Amino acid sequence: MRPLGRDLTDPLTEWLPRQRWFAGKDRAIGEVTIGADTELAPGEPGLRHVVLDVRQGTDVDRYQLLVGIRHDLPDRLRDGAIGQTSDGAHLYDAANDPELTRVLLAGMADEIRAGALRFHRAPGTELRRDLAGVPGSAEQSNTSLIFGDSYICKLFRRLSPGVNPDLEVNLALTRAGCAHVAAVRGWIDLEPDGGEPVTLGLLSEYLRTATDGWQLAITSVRDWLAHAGPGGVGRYPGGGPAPAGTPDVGVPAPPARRGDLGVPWRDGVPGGAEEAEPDVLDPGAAGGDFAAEAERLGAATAAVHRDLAVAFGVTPAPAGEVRAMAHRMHRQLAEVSAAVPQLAVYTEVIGRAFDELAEEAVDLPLQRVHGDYHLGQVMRAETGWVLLDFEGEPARVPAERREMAHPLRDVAGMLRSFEYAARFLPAGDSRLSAEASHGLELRARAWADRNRDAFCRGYAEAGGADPAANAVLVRALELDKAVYEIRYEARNRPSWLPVPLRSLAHLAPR
Ligand SMILES: Nc1ncnc2c1ncn2[C@@H]1O[C@H](COP(=O)(O)OP(=O)(O)O)[C@@H](O)[C@H]1O
Ligand SMILES: O=P(O)(O)O[C@H]1O[C@H](CO)[C@@H](O[C@H]2O[C@H](CO)[C@@H](O)[C@H](O)[C@H]2O)[C@H](O)[C@H]1O
Repeated sequence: MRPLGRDLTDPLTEWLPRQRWFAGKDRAIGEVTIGADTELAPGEPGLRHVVLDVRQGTDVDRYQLLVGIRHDLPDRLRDGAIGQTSDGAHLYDAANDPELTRVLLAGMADEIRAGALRFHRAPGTELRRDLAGVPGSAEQSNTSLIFGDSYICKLFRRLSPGVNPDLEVNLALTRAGCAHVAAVRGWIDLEPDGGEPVTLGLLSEYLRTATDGWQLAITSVRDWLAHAGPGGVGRYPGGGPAPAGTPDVGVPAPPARRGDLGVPWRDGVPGGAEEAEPDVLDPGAAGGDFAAEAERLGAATAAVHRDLAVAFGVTPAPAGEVRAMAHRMHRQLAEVSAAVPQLAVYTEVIGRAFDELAEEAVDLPLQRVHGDYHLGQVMRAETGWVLLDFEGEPARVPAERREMAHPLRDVAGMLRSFEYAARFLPAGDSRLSAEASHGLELRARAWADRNRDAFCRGYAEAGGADPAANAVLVRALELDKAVYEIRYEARNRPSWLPVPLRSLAHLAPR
């Protein structure tokens, strides 16, 4: 096998920053070196699995790449072209090449080993080996390959030492017979070099007919907001196209009537100063109500928490640890308000909520949780809600992602997501007058409150800790997540920053 060497690493300095999954776009690449190079398919086309060490300043991050090798590169693969070898062969991203991705599935079916790579089939699973994987279209931090209607294989692009919590938790929940996860069918890892194996890929049952929670929630919000406006089918509630930067949710709004729901219209936007009557602020009255789904999602969340507690155990956190938790919340608040000036006006109120948590000083049971729970991490399948992506918050180091936490942390995460869904459409529209914004804010609040309540009810009735009986904790956790989101949006999606800020104006009024 001929080493790829600089034929691969030289062009990667340019190529990597153009990839959605590359997490170092804010810094220049100093050097790319090959940590391991394993042949998975010889010949034409050839397939290599490559571990890359990417140095940026003093940091070195590991990534994995599937490199395809062909002398003739068909047009359909040109988008993934990386470079050429000295004998004229093309090197390209093989995740786009179905002829090569089938090697991964067959490898797991046959439980092969190749160099330090080990392919595993989940216990008791038979795998088809005749399917080719094609990349999914979802916006994601990794790369997922979909194999027919049967499997989805997530290739973790940035590699962390040890077993990835997504595999660890999904495997434990699959073994426990949990109905709210996509069953694990296989995985790929790197043989431990003294320590733990490094997870490279996770093969799960593909939920062919499921829709993700964010899309469903946004459909409901759009129905609710458009109900009052003159926008008509497929238009933004403000009456025109969505403002730049507003993600296209692709959901046609139903025909709407001017002046409906108590907000008068002026110049094509809702412009009434007066508050709508309470009885017209009932999202349950509009089409596409989400509350029943939110309640079921609450119940599914409680069931998963119960299974996680059984699988990984529960540890009591004494009051001192709760004070340490409040201290960490304060620290993040100070860091983020130094970096994002718009947060400064809320810091006092938010800080007080953290102090109340520290003062309450109760013992809390801690357990494994989802860790980055939001509407984009759940899918509604025919059988009910399914939770995805137990990797934790992407910015945290692996040890933090596996830390025990109070299960209401996930509840708080989902409550934030209802705030996001309710506010992300109106928050982007700079054309709205203050009065119009106020009318939309009232509606957003009504939608968020209805679904927050339904979710909490479903969670508590299914045996989860009652959020209402733990109001100080939930409020502190929710504000802590909002602070995290402000930093996340400022760094990753600045056009979304008004979304968490608008919800803080309501949650932490000055
Ligand atoms: N088992 C599954 N069945 C169907 N689609 C899935 C499944 N798992 C993930 N997806 C789709 O892939 C997307 C990304 O998955 P996720 O695990 O969140 O990846 P990432 O960690 O890269 O963000 C999800 O939002 C969903 O649309
Ligand atoms: O899905 P990831 O694990 O990559 O999580 C990160 O990105 C999320 C956005 O994609 C971000 O979630 C925030 O935006 C969501 C809407 O896009 C919203 O539903 C969430 O409530 C909000 O936190 C998440 O915080 C971040 O870690």
